[in-house]
Amino acid sequence: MLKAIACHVRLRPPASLGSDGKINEESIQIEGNHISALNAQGDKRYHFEFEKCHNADSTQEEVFQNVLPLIEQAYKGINCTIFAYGVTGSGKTHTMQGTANSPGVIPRTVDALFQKRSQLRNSTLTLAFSYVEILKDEVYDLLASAGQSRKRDVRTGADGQNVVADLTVLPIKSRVQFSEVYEVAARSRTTASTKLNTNSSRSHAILTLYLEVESNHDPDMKVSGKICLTDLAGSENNNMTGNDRERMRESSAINTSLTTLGKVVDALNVQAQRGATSSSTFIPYRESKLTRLLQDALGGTSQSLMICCLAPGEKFARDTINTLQFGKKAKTVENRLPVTSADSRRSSLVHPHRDSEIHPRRISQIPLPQSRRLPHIPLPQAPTLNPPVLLSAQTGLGTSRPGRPLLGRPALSAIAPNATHAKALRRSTMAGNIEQAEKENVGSVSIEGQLDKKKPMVFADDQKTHSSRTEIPITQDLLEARPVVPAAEPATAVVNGTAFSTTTLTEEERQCRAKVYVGRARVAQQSGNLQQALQLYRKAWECVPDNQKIKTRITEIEMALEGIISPPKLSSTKYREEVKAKGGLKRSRAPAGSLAELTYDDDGNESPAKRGKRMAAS
Ligand SMILES: Nc1ncnc2c1ncn2[C@@H]1O[C@H](COP(=O)(O)OP(=O)(O)OP(=O)(O)O)[C@@H](O)[C@H]1O
Repeated sequence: MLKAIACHVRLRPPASLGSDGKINEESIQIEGNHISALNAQGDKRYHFEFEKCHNADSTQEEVFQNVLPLIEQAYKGINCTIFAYGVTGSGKTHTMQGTANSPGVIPRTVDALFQKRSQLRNSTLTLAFSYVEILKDEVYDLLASAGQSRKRDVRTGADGQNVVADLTVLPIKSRVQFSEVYEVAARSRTTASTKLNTNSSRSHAILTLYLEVESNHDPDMKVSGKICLTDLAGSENNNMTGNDRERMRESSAINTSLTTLGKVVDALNVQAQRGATSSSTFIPYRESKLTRLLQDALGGTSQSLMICCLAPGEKFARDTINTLQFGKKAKTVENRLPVTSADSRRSSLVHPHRDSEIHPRRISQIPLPQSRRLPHIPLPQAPTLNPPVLLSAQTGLGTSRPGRPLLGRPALSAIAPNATHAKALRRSTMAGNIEQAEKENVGSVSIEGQLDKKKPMVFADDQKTHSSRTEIPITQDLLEARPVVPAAEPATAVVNGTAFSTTTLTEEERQCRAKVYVGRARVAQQSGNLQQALQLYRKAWECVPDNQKIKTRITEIEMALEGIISPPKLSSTKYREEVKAKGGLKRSRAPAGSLAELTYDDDGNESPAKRGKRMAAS
């Protein structure tokens, strides 16, 4: 039975701490199941239809009531996956986990399972759960006992199933016992404070509930199901989060795994469009642990629901549209659900007046796939958390082979956030760039050496002409202007044999110097000389040590040189030319990740590079 991934949307209310920035009430409009969002420039509105759209007033209970029908599929032996997707701070953890006063989907699901259990007369429902986080593409067992290593391998069995090896699966005896264990485990999930979210999840978290219903009259009559509740880490723009080096590493891993998620969805769309003969379509599940563990949810045999979480601030406009477009794409992926006996015939255990009854099947008649069997776990007598009951079992968290190719679905363009990131990583000759930098040996010493050579000046706005150069010509005004060191560290600097007092520079002069350095750094970066770009950005930062964007760019380049991330991108020359032609760029409109505010004057009448030249000359 084919079943498309369902998609719900939830808009978060404005944050009380003002971290959303400016909010335009008109930006995101929800009417019934229709949602529209304005782009960042405010000149285009995008429209979408989803199964359910929750506005900012929605309660946790309303969200859950719309999720419940899917969860109930697990009683038929169908695996269910629910995942929250969205930019950082958009309310994913709130939706999935919630708080003590406002519980989210996870605790409500467990409540619903216990309620169901109390209604059963002819059968017994047994529950267990596992909980893992994926941090920087490594899987950690959040239920592992203290002192035990938490890192786990993901293995693919001969049957194509991906399993987390040595995963701890704990039986759930009571609601209270679950809460005790779950809350401690959830607190151990990696979080950190960023500018956008004081409690930002740095990892993807997957909580899996295993169900087994056994007939009270015939132990061979059983049904097993699995519910995967996933809280994805949010995609991030490091310029907005103010991330430090470690946060940026996490952020890079988060963005990469989300990109892979987007690529998997793209590939499934391509496969669907090609039709039944497209079994050769490559689906890049193996590119990240996240997609390996979610394989069953995406093009597999699971019934899946994605909750797209949206943040209301204007600065998230682009993320909002990306998230909605990703939801639209995911919606076109169809999973192949197994046909259950409950679909095709009524079990002999069905009580005609008791709809809440579950209908187990005779195992010999309807063999369950190995991955769905609940590991045989002795239930503990009392809740034990410290040390937790460690019941290691190889348990399939997620996958089976995707169903056969899907028919008749249109392919959609690549629109996932950072969709080009991984492509860029492959394409970029990172090793080549570093090699080139090494070959040219452009360090601070050689740059200072170049200063002596008094080469002609090339400004940021000359990039188009000079972007292919790998050599950095040094400007006359750079030679003549006074050197700069950070304002925080007043000292006497010696450059080219001349001593200068840093206190002699005004704030405006520092700004201008920084802009010139940034312009030079961009040329170096564009020509692929990251080492030289790094030196020049560092010089710029010395002039304006409070500038977060330059600091971010320095860290990005350092990480790129170490091969941790792909080289950061600059806004295209064409784009900047267009902006210039329109009379400048407003700071708030600077493209994410760009240093546009440093290369364009706010009023657009004079470029900073020219202003720098003029200031330096005066
Ligand atoms: N529907 C809501 N109602 C009230 N507060 C909310 C709602 N959604 C989110 N919040 C609050 O907004 C803040 C950010 O939410 P949350 O931590 O869930 O975001 P997130 O998407 O999980 O972020 P990250 O990806 O950084 O982990 C939290 O303080 C949370 O309590």
